[in-house]
Amino acid sequence: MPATILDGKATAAAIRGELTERVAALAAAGHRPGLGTLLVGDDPGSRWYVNAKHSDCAQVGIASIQRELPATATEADVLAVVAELNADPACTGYIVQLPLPKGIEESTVLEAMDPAKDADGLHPVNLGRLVLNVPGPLPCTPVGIVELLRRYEVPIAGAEVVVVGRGITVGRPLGLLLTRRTENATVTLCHTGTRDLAAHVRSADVVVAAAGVPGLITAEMVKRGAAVLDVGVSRVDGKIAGDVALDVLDVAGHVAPNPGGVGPMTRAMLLQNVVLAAEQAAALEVLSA
Ligand SMILES: Nc1nc2c(c(=O)[nH]1)N[C@@H](CN(C=O)c1ccc(C(=O)N[C@@H](CCC(=O)O)C(=O)O)cc1)CN2
Repeated sequence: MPATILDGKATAAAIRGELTERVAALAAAGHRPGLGTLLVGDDPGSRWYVNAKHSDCAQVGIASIQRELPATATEADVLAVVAELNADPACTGYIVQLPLPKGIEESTVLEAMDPAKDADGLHPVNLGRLVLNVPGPLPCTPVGIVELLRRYEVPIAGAEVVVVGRGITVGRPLGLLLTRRTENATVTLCHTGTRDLAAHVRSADVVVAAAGVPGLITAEMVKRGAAVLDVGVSRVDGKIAGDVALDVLDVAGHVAPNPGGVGPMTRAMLLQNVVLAAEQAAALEVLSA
């Protein structure tokens, strides 16, 4: 039997429907959440992601604050926009689209953000909260992966999960998220330098491929019935090429394709972080009135 598709597009649409109701409730109480984005440079993929994030906002009723800088911008230019977004009361939360052009230090920019407005959960304070397992905004792709597995009732507790890729937007925080007591998975964090990657992958109930190497995970590496989520993004001849080869569909129990799997969930979780931050701010206002 071919694998069940973990349909991130449909799941994200359902989540946007749920968020629309929460945004309407906030509006009725006089609050309008606003998402800010900062795009630096002219990478077409990044531009697509940012535009998609704003069209999602329009759909659920979140206000959009869109800032752009050219590829020639200096780190000081970027930090000036970050300071502006930190100070803007209409901006509930914001993101700096990654990667940034060469010469601009990502960690310097992320650290300059107000952690209370960090809609990506990538500020060191919020990543620290994830390590400490205390509440805070969670990184969008990892939490999107967990949400997608949950909604398709793919067991997480007790599962052996192999994550391939150690970047800050996916692999590293996903390991932290899945090993919390509430998720209770056992995680092996692999990367392209892992000795005998195939042996690790073959042992997994859930495989998350986020290495950015087209076709890295093939059918003979996958345990029959495993869930395989393709998060790798490369462009081959202008088209998205994921990390997971097509023949995996014949072996896996569930597959999150790329495109159409985790990407739309990343966007839905971003909106969720913004709505949650607005709800928390509104609750604080009531308490202090
Ligand atoms: N500040 C951030 N930068 C980046 C993040 C992030 O979470 N925060 N993650 C990725 C890119 N990303 C979010 O920004 C992202 C990736 C994919 C998608 C998506 O919807 N993809 C579609 C297809 C898109 C296409 O056709 O090109 C899909 O998978 O179906 C949204 C957001 C790196 N940067």
